[in-house]
Parts: sequence; C-alpha cells; structure tokens
Amino acid sequence: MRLGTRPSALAMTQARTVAQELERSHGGLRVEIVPISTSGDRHQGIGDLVALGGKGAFAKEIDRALVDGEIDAALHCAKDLPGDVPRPDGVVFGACLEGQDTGDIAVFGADADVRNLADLEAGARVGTSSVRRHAQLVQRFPRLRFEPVRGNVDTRLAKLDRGDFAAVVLARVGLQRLGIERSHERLDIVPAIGAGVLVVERRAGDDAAAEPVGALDHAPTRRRLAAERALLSVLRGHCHTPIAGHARPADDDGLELRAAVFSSDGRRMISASGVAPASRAEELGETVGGELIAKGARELIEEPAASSE
Ligand SMILES: NCc1[nH]cc(CCC(=O)O)c1CC(=O)O
Repeated sequence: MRLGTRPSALAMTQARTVAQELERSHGGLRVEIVPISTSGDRHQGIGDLVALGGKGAFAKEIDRALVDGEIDAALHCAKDLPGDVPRPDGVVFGACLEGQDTGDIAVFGADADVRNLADLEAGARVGTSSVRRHAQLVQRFPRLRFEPVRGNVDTRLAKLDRGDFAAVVLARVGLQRLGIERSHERLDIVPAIGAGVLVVERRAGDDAAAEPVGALDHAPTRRRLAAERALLSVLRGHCHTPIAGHARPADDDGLELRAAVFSSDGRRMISASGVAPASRAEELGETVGGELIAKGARELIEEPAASSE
C-alpha cells in the first residue's frame, strides 16, 4: 500500500506511525510512504497562500495522486482539509484516527525566562499566521505585536530561536508528535475545526484498502469530525476567516459542539453551541452553523482575506 503525505517533518512522522499501525493491524501488509509536495509547501509567502485561495493548498496534489491511483491512501491533518469546497469525487475518509490534543500553545525562546504571554514586554513580537489564533489573542494581549510566521513547525521554531519572535503560537499536538519538548504556555482559546485529528483517505470502492484502513477508524472521533466539518461547510468557512469549533462527547452518547466566528481584529465574536445524540453529528454541525449565520456570521466570513490557519 502506498501512503501519500506532505514532505514536512510533522507529516512524515505522522505517516511513519500510521504506516506501522496499518502493518500491525493487517498481517502481511507492507506500507510505502510517498512524500508529495503540495502548493502550500512550495509557496511559503503569506501573499502566495492567499492567492492560492486556501482551498486545499495542502491537499490538492495529494488528492490528484490518490484519484489517479499513484497512491492508495492519503494521510492528512483534518485541520488542513478545506471546508468551503467538497473533497474530491470518489475519495472517502477511510479512517479518522483517535483524536489527540486539540490545544494551542505559545512556545518561548529556549533561553528566555518568560513563560507566559502576559509576562512579555510591551511590543514583543509573537508569531502566528492563524487568523483564528490571532483573533482570539489580540484582544487579550493588546500590548503584544502579533505577526505572521509561515513555514512548517520546524521553520517556525527556527525563527523563534534566531530571535525573530519572543514567542510563536503552535498546536501542542504537533510538538508532541515530533517529540519536541519546549517551554510553553497552554492557551485557553477555542480550537480549530479538526484539530488533533488525522484522516486517512482512500478511493471509494477500493476494497483492498478499505479493510486495513478501516481498522484504524475511531468512531467517536469520526462523529466529532463530522459535526465540526458540517459546521465548516454550512459556513463555507475557509482558512482566512477566524472560525473556531470543537465537538466533544456529552452525556448519554451525546455530542456537544461549541463554535465561534470572529472579526479578524478579534473585536467581534459570534458564538453558538448545541448538544445532540452522537448519531446526529452532521445535523448538529448544520444547526450550530445555521445559528451562527442567523446571528450575522456571514458578514465576518466575507471580510477581506487576512492570512491563513
Ligand atoms: N497549520 C498547520 C497544521 N496543521 C495541523 C497541525 C497540527 C496537527 C493537528 O492538528 O493534527 C499544524 C501545525 C500547527 O498548527 O502548529
């Protein structure tokens, strides 16, 4: 089985873990990891990513390889899969792996004594290109200068270490998967849709791939992701709008979805939440998304593009 993924250190680490799990779950199966560079990997400038439109910049070339049969399965961070355009025809989520940490953290320079954003001096530069992180942090820390930082996790940490920033904001799970330990502060902000979830896509009707890939599926995570992505699709949300959403288990086999849409300066926030039986995850996402739109979210989503997740 050929498993395609991005060539970044994080993507390759994830792919090695998933390849091992596939081989373990299916005796005799050999998995070959195929790194595929995407337009998102090649265009590292902020303007470039806006020009690419966000619509699947980190998935497009991998999608094509899967549809064309060059690979049999594709590994993605659910967070990187666009929500404003459908997934390609003939491609299905073969497995949603068990969700891991969804949290965002601020990472500080290796020899800094500061361990909290609140303790940074006025005007200190904090790197994040995520409009969701920016919108939620800029109001809370008005003294700090939030500035875009693109590139993979390793590139962002290198920019921190050479002093370009006093802190960078990253996903905690990314560092965990890479085995990187750094002094950090956990941030109490609403997570990204799909945060901490890995998805293995395959071609619909590929029976050879369906069984080994399906063995990795975690049903509660699949339902959580279904609610979050139904919300994103109702909002036609893209990575240039600050949208946050997180579903988690509620009592009696239920699912609770909390979501918010922000203006890019973080001054306006529209939030909504709901609870439903887990079996109706998509309806829950549609209902909560509909509520956000009824409260005026569309106006915030149509705001001019800023940067990316
Ligand atoms: N924006 C890129 C990206 N996409 C997914 C993750 C983290 C891994 C995950 O959520 O599965 C990251 C790194 C980050 O945001 O720091």
